[in-house]
Amino acid sequence: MTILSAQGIDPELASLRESIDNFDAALIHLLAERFRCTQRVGELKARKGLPPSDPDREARQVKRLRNLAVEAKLDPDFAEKFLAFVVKEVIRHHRTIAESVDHNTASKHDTERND
Ligand SMILES: O=C(O)C(=O)C[C@]1(C(=O)O)C=C[C@@H](O)C=C1
Repeated sequence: MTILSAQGIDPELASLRESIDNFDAALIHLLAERFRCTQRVGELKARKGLPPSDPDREARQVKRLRNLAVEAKLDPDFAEKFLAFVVKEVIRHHRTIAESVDHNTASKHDTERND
């Protein structure tokens, strides 16, 4: 018979869930830092007229992460899918930033024409 905690949860399960909650919190903070960084990349790309996506860079990232996943005993297909999911969202942000830079440039030209 399992001894249950005051909440009626198996203590080993409760302890494992505490660790999961810590990992999930760390993941959220890491992702937030990554998106802060890619926000700056998006602004830089928009300023310099560079395209939002870079398939060559992505191919190198996939190769690197798949190798890291194998070393870490994580499913490399999952690692690749996770990266693709994140990068897709980054590219969406980059496009929004590029559009807003385009609009700002267009409205600046309009103002100059009307001066
Ligand atoms: O490195 C870049 O050029 C980025 O824009 C960042 C990033 C990424 O999130 O890692 C996103 C889009 C590109 O296709 C490649 C990589």
